[in-house]
Amino acid sequence: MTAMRVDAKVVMLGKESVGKTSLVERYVHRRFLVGPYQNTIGAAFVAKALNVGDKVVTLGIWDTAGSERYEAMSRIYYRGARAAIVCYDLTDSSSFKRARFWVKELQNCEEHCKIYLCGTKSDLIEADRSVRQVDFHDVQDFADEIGAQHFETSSKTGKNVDEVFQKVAEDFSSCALEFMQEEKGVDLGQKKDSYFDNCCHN
Ligand SMILES: Nc1nc2c(ncn2[C@@H]2O[C@H](COP(=O)(O)OP(=O)(O)OP(=O)(O)O)[C@@H](O)[C@H]2O)c(=O)[nH]1
Repeated sequence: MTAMRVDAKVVMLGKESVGKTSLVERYVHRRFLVGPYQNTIGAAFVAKALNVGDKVVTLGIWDTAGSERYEAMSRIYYRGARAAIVCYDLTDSSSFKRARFWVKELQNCEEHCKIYLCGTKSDLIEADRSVRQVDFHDVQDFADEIGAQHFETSSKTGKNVDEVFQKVAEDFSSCALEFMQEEKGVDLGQKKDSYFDNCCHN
């Protein structure tokens, strides 16, 4: 078996049951698991390669457990992450409060980690608008304030799921290019790959 080399570490954070595992399942395995909810214990890892222009970027995705019981453990998993997908459930206002907690943590401890806010379960809102508890514009204002990207997704229908991970990979990729352009006298033709490899690594 060949080991997959990971370019960028991505961590999933958010209150329990917001749908972190479902988001990863939908993205990586193109499925939505129905049946009794099983909480994540500790964390789970999966690697996924995707195309950005003519490059292949491999994301190493850590899906953490949302239960506060595992909070200390989640801190281990976000260490060195280049992207954090901070999830909240659009039908649960307390989950957005928890998302703000994780944002603060990342701002204090992982300054190079880019933050993506992800409001989950948008299919429930589409079925019944009255169940929405987190206002789109409030989150967008917060996202603008912290310089984050903001998505509303559904792992059930697949809405916006690919877009979140694609944006993470594109941002990682352009960070690598910026890094190359800052270097003086670099022959991009020859050095492109090795610079890409070195940028944004843990
Ligand atoms: N309708 C709907 N339900 C969802 C969606 N995403 C997740 N769920 C449901 O929400 C529950 C929790 O989903 P998980 O993906 O296990 O949540 P989690 O954030 O990984 O939970 P922890 O492992 O406890 O941190 C499950 O019953 C899912 O089926 C979605 O997009 N739409």
